[in-house]
Amino acid sequence: MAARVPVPLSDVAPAGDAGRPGAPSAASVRGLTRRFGDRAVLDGLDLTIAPGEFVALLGRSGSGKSTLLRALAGLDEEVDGDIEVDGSVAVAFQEPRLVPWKRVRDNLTLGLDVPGPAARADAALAEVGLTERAGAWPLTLSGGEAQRASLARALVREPRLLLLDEPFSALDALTRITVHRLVLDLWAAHGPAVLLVTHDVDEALTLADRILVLDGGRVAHSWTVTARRPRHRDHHDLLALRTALLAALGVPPEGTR
Ligand SMILES: Nc1ncnc2c1ncn2[C@@H]1O[C@H](COP(=O)(O)OP(=O)(O)OP(=O)(O)O)[C@@H](O)[C@H]1O
Repeated sequence: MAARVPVPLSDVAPAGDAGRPGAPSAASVRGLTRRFGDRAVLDGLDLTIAPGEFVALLGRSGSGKSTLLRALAGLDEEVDGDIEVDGSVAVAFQEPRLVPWKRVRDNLTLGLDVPGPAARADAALAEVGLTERAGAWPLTLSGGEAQRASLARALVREPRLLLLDEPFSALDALTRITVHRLVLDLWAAHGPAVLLVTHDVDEALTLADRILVLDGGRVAHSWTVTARRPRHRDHHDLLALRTALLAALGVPPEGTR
């Protein structure tokens, strides 16, 4: 079981991968271990995410990315180690997971315990460009619309930490670009820390302040991305990082196969 120690996050020493000692953090993970049978998928993992930081998490298939997200979201009680999250957490998954028998607006207000939930939901739907679809049934939405509804459902909760588990991977290339821009706009407007799980190296380079690679049950690599946004994938600052990132993921350099 994770020991959730009731101390302010600012008292937790960062792992050195984000923030200064004593600086506040949106999430702090220390010695996180998750075993399935004899296998430790997460093995003493340390991670600090600064408030408002946009972090992309990559790693080979089966390296434990979703396992880490589930632990941070409080969806997995079978973990050892310390997890501290400063404030509310919201998750958007690869599949939008809208409740099919509730209209889009009612999906947003489901379990939303705030004054004027319907108005909050409508404001969030307007932000993602779905005002016209507020009364629609989820199954009538396109893939991009459903994913935007899922983002609105996460944001209406004003999370301090937004966990995104491959939310763009099922979208076509054009829709994906549009939703990338939307996510950056929403992030700028609301300021949550974001942890984005993705397999897409260019997505990570375009969006994130910091890129992590999970390997051997821990954060094996961490790069800070300083290029200004909006970024183009061919930005010269990103090319060397792209090569290093691909190498860390075990992808051989071009022309070597
Ligand atoms: N409930 C479970 N029972 C047993 N093994 C599990 C369970 N959940 C995850 N695993 C195993 O843990 C490992 C990590 O899974 P996880 O889904 O976190 O990987 P991932 O990095 O997100 O992979 P992918 O990129 O393919 O989505 C995998 O080998 C998976 O089979």
